[in-house]
Amino acid sequence: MSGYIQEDIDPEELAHRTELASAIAGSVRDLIDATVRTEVGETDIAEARRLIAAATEILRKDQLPGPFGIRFNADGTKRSWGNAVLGRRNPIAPPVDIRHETEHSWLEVDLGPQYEGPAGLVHGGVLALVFDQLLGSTAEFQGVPGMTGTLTVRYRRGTPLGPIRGEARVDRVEGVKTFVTGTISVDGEVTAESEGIFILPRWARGEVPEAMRKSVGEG
Ligand SMILES: CCCCC/C=C\C/C=C\C/C=C\C/C=C\CCCC(=O)SCCNC(=O)CCNC(=O)[C@H](O)C(C)(C)COP(=O)(O)OP(=O)(O)OC[C@H]1O[C@@H](n2cnc3c(N)ncnc32)[C@H](O)[C@@H]1OP(=O)(O)O
Repeated sequence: MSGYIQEDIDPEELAHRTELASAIAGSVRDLIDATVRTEVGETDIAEARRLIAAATEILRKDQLPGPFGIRFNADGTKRSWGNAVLGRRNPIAPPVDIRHETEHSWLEVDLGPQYEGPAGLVHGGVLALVFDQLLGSTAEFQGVPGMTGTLTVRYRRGTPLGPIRGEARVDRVEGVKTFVTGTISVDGEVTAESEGIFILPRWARGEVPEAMRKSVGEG
């Protein structure tokens, strides 16, 4: 399976690289927020663009040939730094930290102005994105991972931009299909609910190592 990469990086070196990844992604997130909300004029825009182009050129000095993929390290940790929801080095990702308890998984994240849909509210597609990852990761953590086959979302009321909480649990497992349900709430009030059917694809059946089943998309 291309894109799933096995590595052996010294844990101390890995911690250092993780710090750097979070730092650069954090800076670019700040830039995104500043861009969405800027009111400066033409001269400042031109100057900012010049500086951004210079920064881009520095980052382009050494690039991966393609996407980051999912990397498993010899120490048992894994990295999906390009993931659109969790990715440590992806400024598009909020990024979300998903916590796993015995029976359920949850997350808390602050969704800023770059995730706006209706005025002042989180874009529905962004909520679906968060659900997809939260429900998929929940299935993985329970040892019954899969690709998203079907994801349904019921938007009960608008979700204001700002802090949200997501929760999910595995409802049932039927053969290769894992049914997961979840909610997103704000100040204790549910604004959206979701059900996902995660299917262990044909190519993975019977050959997914136990250790990988709980860790395909985290990190
Ligand atoms: C180291 C390797 C580890 C491999 C681990 C394996 C899986 C985990 C993979 C990824 C997880 C990774 C990371 C993150 C986790 C979550 C967040 C992100 C999730 C995503 O962002 S993921 C991208 C979007 N997602 C896709 O890109 C899927 C494209 N699609 C396909 O890859 C196939 O389409 C697939 C696999 C869905 C099915 O294909 P298939 O050939 O394996 O299925 P098959 O025909 O055998 O059906 C078996 C039973 O599922 C029923 N069934 C079939 N399709 C259904 C559907 N769509 N909805 C509801 N039920 C369905 C049948 O009716 C039958 O049901 P029954 O058994 O009752 O008859």
